[in-house]
Amino acid sequence: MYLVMSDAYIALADGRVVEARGRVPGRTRGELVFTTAYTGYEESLTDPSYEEQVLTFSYPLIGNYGVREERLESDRVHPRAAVAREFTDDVVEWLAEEDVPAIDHIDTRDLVTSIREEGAMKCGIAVGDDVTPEDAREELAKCKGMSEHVDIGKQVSVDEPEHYTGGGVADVALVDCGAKGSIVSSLTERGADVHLLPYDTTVSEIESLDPDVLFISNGPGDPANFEQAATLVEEFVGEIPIAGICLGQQVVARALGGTTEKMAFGHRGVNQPVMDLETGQVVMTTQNHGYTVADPGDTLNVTQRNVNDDTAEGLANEDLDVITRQYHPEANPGPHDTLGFFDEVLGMVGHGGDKQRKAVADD
Ligand SMILES: NC(=O)CC[C@H](N)C(=O)O
Repeated sequence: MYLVMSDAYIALADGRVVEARGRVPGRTRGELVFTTAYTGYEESLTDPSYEEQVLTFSYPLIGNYGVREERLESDRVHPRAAVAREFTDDVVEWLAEEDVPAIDHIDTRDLVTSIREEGAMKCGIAVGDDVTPEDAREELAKCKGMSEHVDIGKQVSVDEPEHYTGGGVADVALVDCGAKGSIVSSLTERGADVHLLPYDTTVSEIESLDPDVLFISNGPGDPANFEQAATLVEEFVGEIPIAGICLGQQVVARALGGTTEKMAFGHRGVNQPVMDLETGQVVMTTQNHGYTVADPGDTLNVTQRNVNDDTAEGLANEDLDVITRQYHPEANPGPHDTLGFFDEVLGMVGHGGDKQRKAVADD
């Protein structure tokens, strides 16, 4: 396949326009963020939580072990563009097929330093023969802030319910706010059946499903734009065990009297240390978020905290059977320290815990 090498510019909200090498042509815009993950580029690029963002890899060589379909977390690439010091041709071919602009031969240390100092910022990108800095500036001028993407749930969610069979251990209603595929497989591998439901699923639809767990997935943008998922949590708390991952934790907290706020540049990477406050144990986690729970409210307790900056990484109310994580316990790419979360979630199910233990014992 012919690989395009063309002009490229990225215009940053701080006023700079930086030249790069064009690898996949196109014009686009988004919130410029970075991940420090040195592995897992296929998983990151297909994580729906990156919708409407431009993803910079701080690790300098991206693509050195190819692109394999079984490692993808959804059916398309979600960032609007990708930025690296150097992309291999494998990744460029994949991004070209996906029509996602890509640029490299740019000083990503400098970009990351700017984002760390000034916060995640809007950017505009123009890639192609004869593009000008002005083209990138025009894209930047059209860029919306993350919280202005009020319909972002619709962009990433399933339109109709989908059913994934596990083994009858429990029925999980997973509200798809942009779920990574490995959240579904982490549940089915443990014997649970998963109903993957649209982000705007109604109270009566949940009532007719009568699930054993209501699970709010990860997803992109501002959790304030997922009001219907919060309504489900308000309605069913205390009646159905509730779980949440990442955006799911934020939605659950907001529904139960807590607040969320935007972080300066967020956490994105695969080595974020998290301490469990009860056991004192520290685990390494996969993360991708730009918002955080500022105040958990009176109903939830903070059970885990980020060792670097103390932000809330786990929330719970044992009496009401609510448990959430800010990081991605399903990992992918890893590390796999946190997969036990899914056992804890299924352990909340009425008799599900016993059934599950039996299913494991029978294996
Ligand atoms: N991975 C996620 O679910 C991200 C949650 C939310 N969009 C944030 O940026 O904080």
